[in-house]
Amino acid sequence: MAPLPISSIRVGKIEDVQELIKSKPNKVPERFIRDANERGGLVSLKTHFHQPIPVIDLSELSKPHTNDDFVFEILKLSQACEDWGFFQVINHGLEVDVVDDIEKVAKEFFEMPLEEKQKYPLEPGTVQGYGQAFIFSEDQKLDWCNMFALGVHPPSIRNPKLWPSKPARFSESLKGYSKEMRKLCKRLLTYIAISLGLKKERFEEMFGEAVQAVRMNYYPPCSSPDLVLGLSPHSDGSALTVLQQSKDSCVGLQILKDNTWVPVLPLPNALVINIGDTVEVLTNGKYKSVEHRAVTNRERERLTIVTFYAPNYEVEIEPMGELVDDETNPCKYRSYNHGDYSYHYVSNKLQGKKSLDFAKILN
Ligand SMILES: COC(=O)C(/C=C/C1=C(C)CCCC1(C)C)=C/O[C@H]1C=C(C)C(=O)O1
Ligand SMILES: O=C(O)CCC(=O)C(=O)O
Ligand SMILES: [Fe+2]
Repeated sequence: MAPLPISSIRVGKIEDVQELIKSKPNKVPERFIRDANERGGLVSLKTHFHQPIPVIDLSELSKPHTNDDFVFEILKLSQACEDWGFFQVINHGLEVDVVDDIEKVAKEFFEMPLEEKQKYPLEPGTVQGYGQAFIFSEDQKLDWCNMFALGVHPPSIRNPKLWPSKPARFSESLKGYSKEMRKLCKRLLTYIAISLGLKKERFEEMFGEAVQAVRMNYYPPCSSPDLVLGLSPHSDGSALTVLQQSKDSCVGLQILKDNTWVPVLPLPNALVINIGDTVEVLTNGKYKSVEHRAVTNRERERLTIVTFYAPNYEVEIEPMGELVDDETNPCKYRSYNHGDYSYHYVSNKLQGKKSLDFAKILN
C-alpha cells in the first residue's frame, strides 16, 4: 500500500491533547469544537437501565457443535451481527497477563514525555505512529484523542522505526498480545462463518496471510465534553475489530442504532467486537459495519486498545456467491482489491460510512 504524497497535505498545527490540558486552558481551542450538528446528538437513555449490546459467551461456543448451547449461542451471534454489528465477548479464554500487560505498557507509553513519543511521529497522510490520523486539511476538526497506531502483521507492513524502545517491554508485549488477538479473530471468524451457514474455514481460506494492525487511543479528560468528540464517527475498514477498554474505563464508545447514539457499557473482562466494512461486503450486507464514535469525560481519562483484522492486500473482495441470489438478493457491492480499499480508507477523513461508497453498486 503506497503512502500518500506527503508534500501536498497541509494539516496545520495538531496540538497534543495531553499537553494541551496541562496548561489548564479556560476554553477548548476552536479546532476541537465540533459544529452543533456533530455534537451530542440523540443519546439513548435506555442503556442506563439495561444492557442492550448483545453479549456472546465464548465458553458456550467451545462446546461440541451438536450441543444445544452451542447452537443457541450461534443464533445469538447471528442476531448480534445482523441487528447490531457489535457485540461483547465474555469467557474468551485470553490469559489475564496478556490483557493486563498491554494495558500497562500502553499507559506507560502515553505517560512518557512528549519528546519521547514524538520520536515515533505519525506523518500526515500515513496511519502509523503517534499523533492524529485521517487529518487532511488545516480546517479539519481534531479529535480529543492522542493515538499510537502500528501495523503488526505480516511483518512486511511494520515500520521498525516506529516501534518504540521505551517502555522497554512495549514491543515484546505487543507481539505477545497480537498473537493472541490473531487467534481470537480467526476463531471468531469461524463462528461467524457457521452463523451464516458457511463452512467454518470460509473466511480464513479467502483472507490469505491476514493483515493486522493495532491502534491505541488515549482520551484525556475534557472540561467541555459536549463540545468535542474523542473520535469522529466512522465504520472500520477491517473485516473484524477487537476493542479492549482499560480496566477502570468509563463509558466512551457509542454506536449509531436507529438514528440514536447508544453507549456501550464496559463489562469487566469483556472485549468489544465489531463487524468491519469487509465483512459487510462479503456477506452482501447481511452483517453490517456500524457507525461508531467515542465521546470524552469531564473528569476521567480513557484508554482503548484496538486490533484491526483484515484480508491480505492481494485479496479480491466481493459478496460471497453463497449469499447472493440474482432474483431475491442481488449483489450490492462490486468486486475490488483489498489493498486498494485500504488505500482508499486511509486516504480519506473519517466520515461515517462514506468509505464504503467505494464498493457500493448504486442503482
Ligand atoms: C490509525 O489507523 C487506523 O485507524 C487504521 C489503520 C490501520 C492500518 C495500519 C495502522 C497499518 C497498515 C494497515 C492498516 C491500514 C490496516 C484503521 O484501519 C482500518 C482500515 C482498514 C482498511 C483496515 O483494515 O482497518
Ligand atoms: O476507543 C473507542 O472506544 C473506539 C475506537 C475505535 O472505534 C477505533 O479505533 O476504530
Ligand atoms: Fe472504530
